[in-house]
This record gives sequence, structure tokens and C-alpha cells, in this order.
Amino acid sequence: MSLVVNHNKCTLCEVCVGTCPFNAIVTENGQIAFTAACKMCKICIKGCPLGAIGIIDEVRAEINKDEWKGIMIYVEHVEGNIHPVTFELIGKARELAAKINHPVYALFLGHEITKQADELLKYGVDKVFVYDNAELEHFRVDSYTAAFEDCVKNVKPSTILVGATSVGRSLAPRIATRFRTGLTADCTVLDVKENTDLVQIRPAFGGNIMAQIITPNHRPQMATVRYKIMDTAEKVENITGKVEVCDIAVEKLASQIEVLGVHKKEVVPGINDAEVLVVAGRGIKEEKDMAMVKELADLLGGQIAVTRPLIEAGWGSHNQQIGLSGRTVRPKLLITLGVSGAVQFTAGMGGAENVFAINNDPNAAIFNVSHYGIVGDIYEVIPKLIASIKNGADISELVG
Ligand SMILES: Cc1cc2nc3c(=O)[nH]c(=O)nc-3n(C[C@H](O)[C@H](O)[C@H](O)COP(=O)(O)OP(=O)(O)OC[C@H]3O[C@@H](n4cnc5c(N)ncnc54)[C@H](O)[C@@H]3O)c2cc1C
Repeated sequence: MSLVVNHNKCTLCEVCVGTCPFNAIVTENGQIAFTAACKMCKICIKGCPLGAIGIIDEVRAEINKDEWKGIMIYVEHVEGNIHPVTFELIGKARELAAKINHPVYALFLGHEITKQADELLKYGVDKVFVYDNAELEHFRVDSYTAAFEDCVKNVKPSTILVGATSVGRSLAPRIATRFRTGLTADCTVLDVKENTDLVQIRPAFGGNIMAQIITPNHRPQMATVRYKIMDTAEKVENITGKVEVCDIAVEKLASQIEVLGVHKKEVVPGINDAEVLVVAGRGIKEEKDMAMVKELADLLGGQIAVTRPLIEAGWGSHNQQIGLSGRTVRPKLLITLGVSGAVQFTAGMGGAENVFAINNDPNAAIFNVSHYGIVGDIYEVIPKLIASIKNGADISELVG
């Protein structure tokens, strides 16, 4: 369905412009026009004093899926230092591409980055499209969107995968809007059908269902994937891929954003990169008991993470929270202390190599996703664990 204006009736009174709650109606070239912000609420139809706005059923143009080929990943980087989520996206793209016999593409935008593009070829990318341009030195979303759009128009990839990072979450919806296509955020599983439709699977309704989303009538298909969800691509023995440096008119990269300066944030090791995590849950009764959790984490050379109730209690910072509304982690060892194992929590820890749960409820869901478990009171078990580590207990098997 779409809205149409009968220009014989319309007198450009602009009542519709004023009544649209989404500011989606504009006067363009002396005519009323609807922008992409239109939500089809139809208030304008009722509000038009001349009855000049109507609705028509659109005949959906059939998409020729054969015209769209390749799985493209967006290369996230800061000054050429490639973010590890990129290699995870390549790993998934290679797996999907092998199923449908498509090539794997990488899109690399920035300035003085062409040399680093070779690094991507080592991971089995068939072609790296590089836009190496002074206008792309800093991440300015309008310039990056323009270059991204240019590449998608020229290459016509069937699927685009972007890391669900701050940059990716800002860029991917803009590209989806430009191509009027679908975008599924924070996918946890991706698969592809024989007809090249991407099966995008992600938790929905607070993690209570796993939604399967497909984009059967549009191309490209787009998904964002969180860091630490997919496996990193293996390096290939024989590099066969190529780097293609792309030209784009400088005017297309014009930006409304002026970068006045760049202040680098101090890099604080986060729970995402920790090899050992000790997770405190609501089984911890008082804030002072966090000292016991810290002692255990320190002895194991690890970091403290928490469940959401502890953030709400103010006992941890948001960047320590694991789960659906927190971080995704993949440590070698994850010890949970008084954590029930709600789906919203376990959604963020599925990739942990060894999960060791301590809980006094033998029926706690956490035991369904743990490799080792102790049914017991954390206030008895943790001091014993700390004492035995201090006495030289060998935990190397767990920590890898
Ligand atoms: C949309 C949405 C998003 C959410 N996102 C997140 C998220 O990202 N991360 C997150 O963590 N939660 C999230 N939640 C909340 C989530 O549903 C759970 O409420 C939360 O994970 C429970 O935390 P918990 O396991 O610490 O507490 P509880 O569920 O209260 O579990 C405490 C556990 O400790 C055990 N216990 C108590 N005392 C002891 C003891 N002395 N010794 C041993 N064991 C003991 C109990 O048996 C129990 O199993 C979200 C919820 C919603 C609705």
C-alpha cells in the first residue's frame, strides 16, 4: 500500500504537512510528497479538506535474486586497527557463502588503510572493497553511509553483515533505509536457504522466544551481529582474494559533521576480553560480600561480572553486566555464584568454554548450561575454593 496525492484536487494548502505526526509530508518541486518517515497512519487522508490524498495497493515488484550475489561484511576499525568482530563476521560469511556458492566481500572505509586490507585476505575474503579517502579519516556517519551506499549499489551483495557495535548500530539502519530493505539487529544465529534468503535468528520478547526473520522480497538482506557471538574465521593457506580500491566523487562524501578533535578514551580491559570471569548473582546478599567475589577473581587472574539485579542494586557498573541487555562474553572459564540462569542472562554467555555454577537450588536453570556444578551455599563454597587455590589447587585444566 502507498499514499497518493490527486494533484488535480490538491491546492497545496499544506494542512497535511502540519497534521502529520511523523513530519513525513513535504512540499517538493511544487507538489506534496511523502518521505521515508511515513508510518501509513493515514491521518493525512482523513485530515485533507479536499479529499486529495488516497491510498493505492502497490503491485510488489518481483526481486530478481540472481542479480544480488555475495555476502558482504563491514570492516570495523579505528585508524586501521581492525576490530575483532570483523573476523567473526568473516567466519560466518564464509560459512553462509559456501552453502550458496557466493563470494565473500569486505567493505573497508577509512583513510590510509589500503595496506591493512591485505590482512583481511588472509581470512579467506574473496574481495576487499577499499574506499581510502581523506574525507573518511574519522567516522562521520553521513560520509560513511554515502561510501557504503555507493559500494552496495555497484557490487549488489545479497547479504550484508555488520558488527552490532556503536558504529555498526549507527551505520546499518541508514543503509537499510537507503535500500528500503530489512535489517535484523543482534542476530545470534544466521543461516541461509538455497534460494539465498538469509535466516536471521534472534531472541525476542525479552528472550522468551527465538524469532526467525527472513527478507524474501528485498535485497540486500541485512543483519547486525554482536561481538563474541560467532566463531572467528580461520586463516586460509592459499590467498586467492583481491583488493579493489574504489573511487567515489568527493562531493558525495560531504559531511554535516565537523570533527574538532579526537580524544582517546583510556582502554580499560572489559569483561568482553577476559579469559576468566567470576559472575556475582543475587545469591550475594550484601555489597560487602563482593570482596569475596573479587578475591576469587583476583586469584584466578580474572574479572568480576554481574547479573542485572546487581546493577540495579548499584553493586556493579553497566559494562560488567552479562546478558541480553548487557554484554556478550566468551571466556575460557566462567564461574557463576548464586545466579539462577535466566534466559536473558544466558543469552550473553553461550560461547563460554567452561561454565562452573554454584547455586543452592539443585533445580536452578544455570545447571542446564553449565559443564561443572556444585549444589551448595556460596558462603560456604567460595571460602573453601579460595583456600584451596591459595593452597595450590590446580585449575589449569579449567582455565585452559
Ligand atoms: C528484557 C529483559 C532483559 C534482561 N536482561 C538481562 C541481562 O542482560 N542480564 C541479566 O543478568 N538479567 C537480565 N534480565 C533479568 C533476568 O530476567 C533475571 O531476572 C536475572 O538474570 C536474575 O539474576 P540472578 O540470577 O542474579 O537472580 P535470581 O534469579 O534471583 O537468582 C538468584 C539465584 O541465587 C541462588 N542463591 C540464593 N542464595 C544463594 C546462596 N547463599 N548460595 C548459592 N546460591 C544462592 C538462588 O537459588 C537463585 O537461583 C532481563 C530481564 C528482562 C525482562
